[in-house]
Amino acid sequence: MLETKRKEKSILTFPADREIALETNNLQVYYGDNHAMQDASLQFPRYSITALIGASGSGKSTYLRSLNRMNDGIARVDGEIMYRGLDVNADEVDIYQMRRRIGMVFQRPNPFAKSIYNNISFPLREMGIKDKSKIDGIVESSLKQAALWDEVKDDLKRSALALSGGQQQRLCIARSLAMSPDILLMDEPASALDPISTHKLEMTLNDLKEQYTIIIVTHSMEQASRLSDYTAFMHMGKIVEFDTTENIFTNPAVKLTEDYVSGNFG
Ligand SMILES: Nc1ncnc2c1ncn2[C@@H]1O[C@H](COP(=O)(O)OP(=O)(O)OP(=O)(O)O)[C@@H](O)[C@H]1O
Repeated sequence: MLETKRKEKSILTFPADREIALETNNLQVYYGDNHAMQDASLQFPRYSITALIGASGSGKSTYLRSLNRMNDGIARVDGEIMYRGLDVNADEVDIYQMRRRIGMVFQRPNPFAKSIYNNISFPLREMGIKDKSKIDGIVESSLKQAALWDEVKDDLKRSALALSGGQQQRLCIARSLAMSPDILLMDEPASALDPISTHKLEMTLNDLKEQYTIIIVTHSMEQASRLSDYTAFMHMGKIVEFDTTENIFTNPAVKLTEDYVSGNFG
């Protein structure tokens, strides 16, 4: 019943010109006997922000982390994760290369204990880029894209650890962007930030969706409704509903979604 509804809605949700950046088909994630994610099938439209919402323990991080195989060695993952015609889960996939295309920003900023410049240049050198002017160009462009350049350009040698939490998070975004990803996965990236830094981060993400596909886990309903184009609501390891954010928040198809977004849950 739900499936049929969703298929009908998906025709409305995805205009023919909206390309799909990533999709999962019947994704299952098991932590031992705990079947933490069940039959997750979703398509993420390119150049848009999709929010994953749901109560604590509903499986949002589990699902997100599976998308670039952060659950390898932690959980068993079955089903397909299709990216550019390739199953991300296939044995032959080079995980490090794949993660350059499908990058991740974590809940707490995790800069290296290095200078601002070296936070970005170090991974580039590891990738084999040696040309200093090329590296300088990437450092500048990724810091600009992450809306941090103006705040740090005069002292790139400063330790990243001396930046504020919000600046550190934007530096981590810049570090991901320097890898030229297609997709950015974000697990509650604003949860450790104050309201002003959160606002800056949201403005940054809003600009980034012109060039990247962003999938973000958030506990904040306000953030999901402000920021995202699409929203998936999860409950007890299942995707209950996926639609435009507007529909999820104003006209959800499923009662459970309505209860959750209106705060009448539990
Ligand atoms: N590393 C792990 N090992 C074992 N079980 C885990 C692990 N991570 C998550 N789980 C289990 O998987 C289920 C989903 O957890 P998950 O963290 O994905 O939910 P969530 O919706 O992201 O929650 P939260 O909003 O609290 O972060 C829970 O039952 C949790 O206990």
